[in-house]
Amino acid sequence: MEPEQEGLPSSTSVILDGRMLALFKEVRSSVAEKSLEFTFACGGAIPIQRPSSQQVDPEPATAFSIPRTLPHSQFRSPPVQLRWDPNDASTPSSRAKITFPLGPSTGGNLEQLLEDMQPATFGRAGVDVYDEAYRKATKLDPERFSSNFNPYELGIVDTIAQTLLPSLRQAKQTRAVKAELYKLNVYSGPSGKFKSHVDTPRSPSQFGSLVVCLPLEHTGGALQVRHQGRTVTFDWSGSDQQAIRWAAFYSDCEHEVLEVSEGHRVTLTYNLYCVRGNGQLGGSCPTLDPKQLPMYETIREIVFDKSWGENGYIGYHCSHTYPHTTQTTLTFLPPDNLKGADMLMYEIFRSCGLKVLFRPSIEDPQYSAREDRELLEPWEMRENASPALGRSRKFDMWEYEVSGGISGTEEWDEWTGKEKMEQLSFDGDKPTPYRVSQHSRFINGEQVYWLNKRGHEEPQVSWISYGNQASAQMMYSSLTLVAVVPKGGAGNATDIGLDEAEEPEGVWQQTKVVSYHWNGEKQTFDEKVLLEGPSSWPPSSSETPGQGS
Ligand SMILES: O=C(O)CCC(=O)C(=O)O
Ligand SMILES: [Fe+2]
Repeated sequence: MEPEQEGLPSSTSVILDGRMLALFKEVRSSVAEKSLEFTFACGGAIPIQRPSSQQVDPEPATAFSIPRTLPHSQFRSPPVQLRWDPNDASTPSSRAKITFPLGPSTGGNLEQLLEDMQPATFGRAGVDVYDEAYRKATKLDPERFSSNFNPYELGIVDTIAQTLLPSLRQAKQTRAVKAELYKLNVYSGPSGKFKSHVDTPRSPSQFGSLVVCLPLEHTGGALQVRHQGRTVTFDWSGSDQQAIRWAAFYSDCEHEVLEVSEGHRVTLTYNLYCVRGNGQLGGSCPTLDPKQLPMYETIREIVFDKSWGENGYIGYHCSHTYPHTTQTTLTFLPPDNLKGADMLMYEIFRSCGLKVLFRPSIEDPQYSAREDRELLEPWEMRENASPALGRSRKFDMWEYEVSGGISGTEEWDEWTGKEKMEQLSFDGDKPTPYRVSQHSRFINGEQVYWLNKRGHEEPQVSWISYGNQASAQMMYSSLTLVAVVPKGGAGNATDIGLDEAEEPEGVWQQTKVVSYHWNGEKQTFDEKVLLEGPSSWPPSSSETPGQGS
């Protein structure tokens, strides 16, 4: 049987000349130097407003005026009141409330709160477990407590939107942040902690987590957040507890709560989602300007070069991982939820008028096996380091000249890239299956110029194994951005409207002609490959050499 490359158009992509190679090299080193690296966590402190100094709105609302928003530096929080449902219904309600910082009237109820808290589980290998060696903490679900604390009123949500989720310059609608209360947690000394994990995403639009530390004296318990070798530490310990301290971070970043040695560290946690906003975020909403990046001009020069042939692709491996729905539906949400540097790279491509494709990726085993892979230049990598499609695909193979029928199913494991061969039925000796290896690679792997190598190799064990909640519904995956450079360069791009870059979700079907021998006779039939995920994989057949013919 002929390999499926039969009938492939020969590569018509640009052959890079010396000048283009030098430009590529320049961009690639900028990416490698992490000059694109962005903030992945932010935080702040909001002083507690003393009961005597009531916060006076500088310009009270009237029927005809909207109150002016206070500058963030002037925000004050009232003391935080907390009420909860006690385990024992006979507990008087006067015992089931507390104010932070602790005061004489309800301070004594801290013991009651600790008694009513439940053990805090976490997700390990898909199951919720309680294991004090990994997480020693207690929790209350939001149905069981209420509080007057509101992260919107205090400007926290605005600050997060501006820092972690800036909007695109050209977008018609800006991105905004929705904070959803998730838990009340207490980490108590000695040895309260939560070891390294990522937060289990609840939907593709979840991009981050917010932790608010209520003012209560404790020692230890710093929160550490890590991304690509950098660590940010938020330490809220100590006896000066006249402020509410908070931190927000991208939830695919590994983080941990170090041991609390004394006292109690009481937190409210929130899941952060990106939503479409109207741009009225607390007065100012800075937008991304890709022109500030040193690599902007160089990328422009590359993509506007007139020597590009058909089907040129420039690939970028995102610096963050992204949540998506189950293994079978694979619904990603970019560009709305792109984080930091990934959003910037997207914006650079878009501002050059290029269409951008989003693809999940896994390491290509063929590439990983190459001993010299570290030495490959990006233009050499195009043959060798194409990301494999990050999902399982089953297909039948018919290949044997035998009297009986044989069918096999080969499965490409979606996250590990490992193949499984499952023999369904055959007569006679077990045949050697024909492996359609290129199937899982990007556009036959031959025309993508990668700007960087695939990351996310180190923390996989912990980020796959440990979440803050078990989930079979949602997982993170590496994502690649692939910019499509038209023939003759970006000057010929017709797809310049930002919104057109967002490809509709839907079912994509690919038809592929498969040849097989049956009782000595060669037959062909159409094989349909069904993808239920977004139609952004793969691009339409006119852009996909080697498929559908
Ligand atoms: O309390 C903190 O600082 C972080 C807690 C956390 O990581 C979680 O609840 O998932
Ligand atoms: Fe967490």
